[in-house]
Amino acid sequence: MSTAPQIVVHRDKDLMARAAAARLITKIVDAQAARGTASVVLTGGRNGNGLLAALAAAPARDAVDWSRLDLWWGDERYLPDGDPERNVTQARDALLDAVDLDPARVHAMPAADGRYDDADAAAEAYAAELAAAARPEDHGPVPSFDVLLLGVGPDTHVASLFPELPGVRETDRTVIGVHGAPKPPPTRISLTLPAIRAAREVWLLAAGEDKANAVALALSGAGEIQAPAAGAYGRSRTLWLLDQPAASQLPRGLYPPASP
Ligand SMILES: O=C(O)[C@H](O)[C@@H](O)[C@H](O)[C@H](O)COP(=O)(O)O
Repeated sequence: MSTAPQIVVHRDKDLMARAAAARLITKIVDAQAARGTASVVLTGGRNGNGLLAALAAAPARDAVDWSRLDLWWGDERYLPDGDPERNVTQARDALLDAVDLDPARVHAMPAADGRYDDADAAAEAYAAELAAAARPEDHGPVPSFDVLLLGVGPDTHVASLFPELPGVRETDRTVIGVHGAPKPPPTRISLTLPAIRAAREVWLLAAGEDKANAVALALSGAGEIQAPAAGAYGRSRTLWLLDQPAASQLPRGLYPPASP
């Protein structure tokens, strides 16, 4: 069931990244206090990496027990290991190399290094890794991630699920190979909407004027096939973290909220 999205608008993208980093630290610390561990799904793109860089610089960053954090990815560019365009490479540069993670808990998506025949086979392997990490109480083949982060594209794509392409219509598989993606590189691996919706909380990040139409469309009742971001919601919370330019086309009443 979909939860009504909450919208938080920050003055600019730097403040948005710092506030999201502070929010994520609190969330991880709370999850670790409640359950011993926490799990976060990372996204590619400038806003996701901006959040990680802000986290690296945050004074409270060492409140997190990094060794008890599971990291997963919402999507990956299917390129060789170490390629600077890979989301995991960018995440390592922004944050991961600077904190004391348990390598066994860093679940990068497979690289195009010949281990699998193609992105589809690599996606299947990642689906199996997710399924192995799911527990009976998770009610499905994906763990109940504490927070799943998503950047939003100007065409409303999230992860590597693009409007009208087959990936956004997937209802069975949790991870898919993506071919012919309009955002380069064309070959990718992505969680599907059902896998995204297994998360307790989904946080969507968008900054800049070029995202304003996409944000307004996804939050105004568009269908998920036309606007994949509209289909990205968490089981207990869906949070849109925006800067003012990205929020500038939101219909009145959505933001600021209508007064009682
Ligand atoms: O691998 C990727 O490119 C993504 O994960 C993609 O879905 C990204 O998050 C959006 O395109 C937003 O990117 P920006 O934050 O750079 O606009």
